[in-house]
Amino acid sequence: MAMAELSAPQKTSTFLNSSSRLRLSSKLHLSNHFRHLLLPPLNTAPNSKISCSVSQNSQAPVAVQENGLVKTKKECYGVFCLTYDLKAEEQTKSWKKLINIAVSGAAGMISNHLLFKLASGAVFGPDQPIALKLLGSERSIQALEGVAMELEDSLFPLLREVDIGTDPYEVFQDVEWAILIGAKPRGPGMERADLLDINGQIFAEQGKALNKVASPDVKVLVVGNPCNTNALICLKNAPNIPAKNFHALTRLDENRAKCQLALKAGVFYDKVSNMTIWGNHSTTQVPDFLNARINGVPVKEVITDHKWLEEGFTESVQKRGGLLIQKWGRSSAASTAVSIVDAIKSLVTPTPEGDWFSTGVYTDGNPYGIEEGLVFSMPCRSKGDGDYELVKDVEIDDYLRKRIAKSEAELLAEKRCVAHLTGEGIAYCDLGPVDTMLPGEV
Ligand SMILES: NC(=O)C1=CN([C@@H]2O[C@H](COP(=O)(O)OP(=O)(O)OC[C@H]3O[C@@H](n4cnc5c(N)ncnc54)[C@H](OP(=O)(O)O)[C@@H]3O)[C@@H](O)[C@H]2O)C=CC1
Ligand SMILES: O=C([O-])CC(=O)C(=O)O
Repeated sequence: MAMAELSAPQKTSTFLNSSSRLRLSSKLHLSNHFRHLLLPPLNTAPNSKISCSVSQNSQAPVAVQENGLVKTKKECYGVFCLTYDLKAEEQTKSWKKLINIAVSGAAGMISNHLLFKLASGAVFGPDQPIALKLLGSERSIQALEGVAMELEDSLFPLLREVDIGTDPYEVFQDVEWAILIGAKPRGPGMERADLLDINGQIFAEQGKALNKVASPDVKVLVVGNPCNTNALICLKNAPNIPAKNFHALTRLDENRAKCQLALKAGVFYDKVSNMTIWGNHSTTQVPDFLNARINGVPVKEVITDHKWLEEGFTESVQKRGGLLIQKWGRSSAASTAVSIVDAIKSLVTPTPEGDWFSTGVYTDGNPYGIEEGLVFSMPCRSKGDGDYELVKDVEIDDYLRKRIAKSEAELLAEKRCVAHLTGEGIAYCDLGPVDTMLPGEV
């Protein structure tokens, strides 16, 4: 390995915010087998110069030694090692303050689509620089390096930092957004109670870590299944973070429902609005055709085949994930990533007048009589500040009420199964004979 000093390419200087010296670094949480790779500290670069440590193998993590101590927060390789001190302020001063975004399961299928959308500006906007904090495990650390290399090679101007680690207490430090995707997939023959327990433990641990080190107003989107109950476990383990800040991803279900309605009505899917998914991200979820609209007209007036709405449509949305697994041999990854983008954009941009979106949120104070203390998908609106409010005047008829009650009962049963993880006593798991928990399971 050698130290090199290079002239900064002109192109680079145009996108770097230089109001203060900026260090782009991919900080790799060192697992023990990397700890022998030590380098002298990085040079301080003069203006318009880049000082970088160049590794023979650009994939190899690099540790920096300071006063004889390994500083694990300063490891870097490749482009994220570069230290810039550039005078291009006038070109970048309209950029917003950098935000830190954590993604767990970052070497998995969904992340592989999502990270590149985040880094491109498609989620938080073209003037929002971001730092990505990628959480993996010992089994995925090599793959995470591969992810970081691909992020490097994509030359995203807005991507200012990539941080890789296996310890949520390090990776979640100061994050303003946490997208929790990593979870054990349910294998053949695995009891639902076992999955709730295994994944619940992951989310209990991550909730504690967020509580301790994340920004106090961090927004958390739980994707890993069973996402509603995982989100509940996470928030119960993070008492310092407002419960309102936790979401379970049901936007994929909303998007699937819009697609099915558009198909049936023979319209493009942007004509479908006011689509609520009520309840659990499972086959008990309730896609609400009563309040949805097509071209501003109630769906039931446009699609007069009400039997199809109650049976064919509802079932197709509930079971879409499972069908996709049959075709693909794996669960939805690209469309899930797109729906994560949609879910976050719905919180950071004002909701169009009269419309709403669905997200799984904490039920305390809800106007629909849904039991408190659950994470339940409901219609929400946002002013675009990252926060949301429940839409309060959505009509619920007998058909919807019965089905919403079924999804509520399922979530209450899941909640009893994880009482040991939410601080609510001894778990009692009776999930009933019908397997409804994950739409995608095979
Ligand atoms: N809410 C929704 O709409 C949807 C949710 N999902 C859910 O998202 C999650 C991730 O899906 P996807 O990215 O396709 O899955 P992958 O299998 O590609 O990735 C999952 C990641 O989870 C991590 N993981 C954490 N704990 C374990 C464990 N005990 N055993 C195995 N892996 C573990 C692994 O990363 P590492 O080793 O780094 O920890 C792995 O990379 C799943 O729970 C899936 O059911 C999927 C589609 C839609
Ligand atoms: O169970 C899964 O992994 C897939 C899933 O949630 C979905 O497609 O909705």
